[in-house]
Amino acid sequence: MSTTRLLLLQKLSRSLLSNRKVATNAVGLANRTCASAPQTAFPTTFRPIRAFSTEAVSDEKPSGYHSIIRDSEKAVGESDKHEFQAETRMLLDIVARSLYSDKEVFVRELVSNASDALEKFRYTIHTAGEGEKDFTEQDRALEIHIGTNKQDRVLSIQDTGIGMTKEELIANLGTIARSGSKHFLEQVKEKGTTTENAQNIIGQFGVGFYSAFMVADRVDVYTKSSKTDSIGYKWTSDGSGNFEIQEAENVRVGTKIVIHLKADCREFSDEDRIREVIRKYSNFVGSPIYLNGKQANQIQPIWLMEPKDVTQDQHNEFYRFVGNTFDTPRFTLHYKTDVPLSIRALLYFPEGKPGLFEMSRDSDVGVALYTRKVLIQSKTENLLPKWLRFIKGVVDSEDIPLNLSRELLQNSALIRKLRTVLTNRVLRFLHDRSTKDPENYDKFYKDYGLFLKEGIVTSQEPNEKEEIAKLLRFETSKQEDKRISLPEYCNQQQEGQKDIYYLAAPNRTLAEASPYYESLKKKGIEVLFCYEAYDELVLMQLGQFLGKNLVSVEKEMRRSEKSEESADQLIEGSLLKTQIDELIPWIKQKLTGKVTNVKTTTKLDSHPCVVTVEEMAAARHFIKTQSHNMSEENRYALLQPQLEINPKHPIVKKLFKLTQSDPELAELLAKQLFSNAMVGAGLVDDPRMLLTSMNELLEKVLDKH
Ligand SMILES: Nc1ncnc2c1ncn2[C@@H]1O[C@H](COP(=O)(O)OP(=O)(O)OP(=O)(O)O)[C@@H](O)[C@H]1O
Repeated sequence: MSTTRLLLLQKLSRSLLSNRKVATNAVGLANRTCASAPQTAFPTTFRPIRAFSTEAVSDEKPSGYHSIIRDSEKAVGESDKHEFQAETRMLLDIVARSLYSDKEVFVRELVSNASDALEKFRYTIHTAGEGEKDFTEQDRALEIHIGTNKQDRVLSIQDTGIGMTKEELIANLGTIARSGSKHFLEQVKEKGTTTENAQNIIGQFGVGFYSAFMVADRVDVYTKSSKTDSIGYKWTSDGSGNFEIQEAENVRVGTKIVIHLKADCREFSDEDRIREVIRKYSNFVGSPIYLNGKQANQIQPIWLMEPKDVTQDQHNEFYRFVGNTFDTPRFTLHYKTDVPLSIRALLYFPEGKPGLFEMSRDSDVGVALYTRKVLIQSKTENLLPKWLRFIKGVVDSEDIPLNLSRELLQNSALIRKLRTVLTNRVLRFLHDRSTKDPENYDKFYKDYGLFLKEGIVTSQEPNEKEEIAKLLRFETSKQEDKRISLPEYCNQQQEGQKDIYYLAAPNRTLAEASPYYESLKKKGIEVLFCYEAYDELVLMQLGQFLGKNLVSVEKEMRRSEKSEESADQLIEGSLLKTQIDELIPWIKQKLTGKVTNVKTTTKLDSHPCVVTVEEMAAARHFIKTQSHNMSEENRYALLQPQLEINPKHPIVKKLFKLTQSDPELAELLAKQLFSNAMVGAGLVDDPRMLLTSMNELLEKVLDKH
């Protein structure tokens, strides 16, 4: 077979193997609620007076109701007009024209800022010395409140965090180049203090706040710094070129952002819509979020907890949430590392068998990416390779910035690095399961082995291919009830055996009866039996394992025998060399257009002949999937079968005699032997095609009686 044709077949099989399209439903990830919720106690000082929301103005408040949002803030005195920095104006212009593909993410940005402000306050309180506690309401509850007002098309987001002074307002909400959070972190570094609180400060980029202008006609910010004796301010802008600052009364310590929504963005003044967005992006924000007085975020970020502190029930609940599923996890990989990247990962392997849509390569990878508890993307492409799409869970990495565009994220070198680290960890984990919990690993392999095989075929990394290959399991000619791994096979190889042999067959009975396996069986060489679809293609793709060639028994059969020339004369009961020299050209002539070569073999015992082709696995796959509309002539031209005959077999000897005495019957017999060998090789799509010629042969034979 020419190299080009061989490559063509291999390529064909590979693309078929990797492009199986079964269904294309995407798995929804993070839109489900969970039953149990950690309730945060709130202080009596914050008893609700009147809800901001039109949905919650009724006097009867549900139990657990808690809101601090009032619309009592009032701007007073002169207003200062300021111009946005030139870059800010440019950015506002871009943001207003929707840099983000989904407008709803502005909620995430503002909630993230609010959470950030709470973390800053927490940190400052924790790190300040006793005498330095220069803050008002130090012991206030740290919370985020969101109010929706459909009637007035207003959305408010208020936090009880660090707040801003007038100077901070101008610097933070007037410029972009300077990120307040970055500045704060720099101060933390200067102080030389690193605590968990400092690490928790979310936000490394400087455009989050401005995303509000994607949906707003006007944004008002009421803020009061938590420093003692601070006064309240109102900041207001329509996002064009200017903003105004005024003193304000009745402003609570912290920040309240009031968004006057554009007419076509009224959906964001709807409570249900906002709840949906919070659950999607901010459910794991560290502080409680109240939406119109009801707590809206429910689940603790359990991936940040110590693995030993998370109960199985918590895992089950969280898995169902992130996986949007109803089963329980089969394996759980919960780990953290800081080298080479900061990673907190909680990955689940489903108990249930893969659904049809998961089989499809079009389905999404089920792992969400967070940075410091803030969701960046729920189904993050490229975070894990496609073949690991059945894994559900969360990866939180402080090294990933809360970024502007998802497109940017997808092509990021950081994500690629993260993927390599995660993939290696998953492989190590599975390897560990296979040795420590072989029974459950075998079950996993039965259900998800196909994904591993896809990994071998699609991975571009030779090392990774080999690591995945270590996870494969096979029955062998010597192991009937147990599947073994490739390393185990290598360990128990006969001395001097250089290759790893495999044989594809639908079941054990057919594998053991295979003519291709006869000679290896005689020599006592162990052969891997591949019963499952794609096994042989995967091994063919793999090519080598631990420096040993993976060789199909058919290929071994085709390899030239050293003593071939003299074999026929040495073996008792065989046709003589002169007879063979007559028979072979005769067969070749009768099978013109079907075989490229005819030769003798000493590797057969009980079978009269076999057909060999260069790459049997690819050829078989081709016949099964691609050859239906091909003419017989083209099919043989592509396969280029070689017929190998056993010169000591009674049928072959009889065939030789018939060539002399009854050439017509001999021709029918030769053709039938070839057809049978093609069936035996799995190269005949539908064996019914042989019936006519078989009946013709029978008729001819029976005529003689
Ligand atoms: N709710 C708030 N409370 C206190 N300060 C705030 C609040 N929202 C914004 N700020 C200040 O305004 C700055 C600019 O906010 P912006 O969202 O534009 O950038 P960032 O939060 O620093 O970065 P990013 O949100 O892109 O990660 C913040 O760094 C912070 O100092």
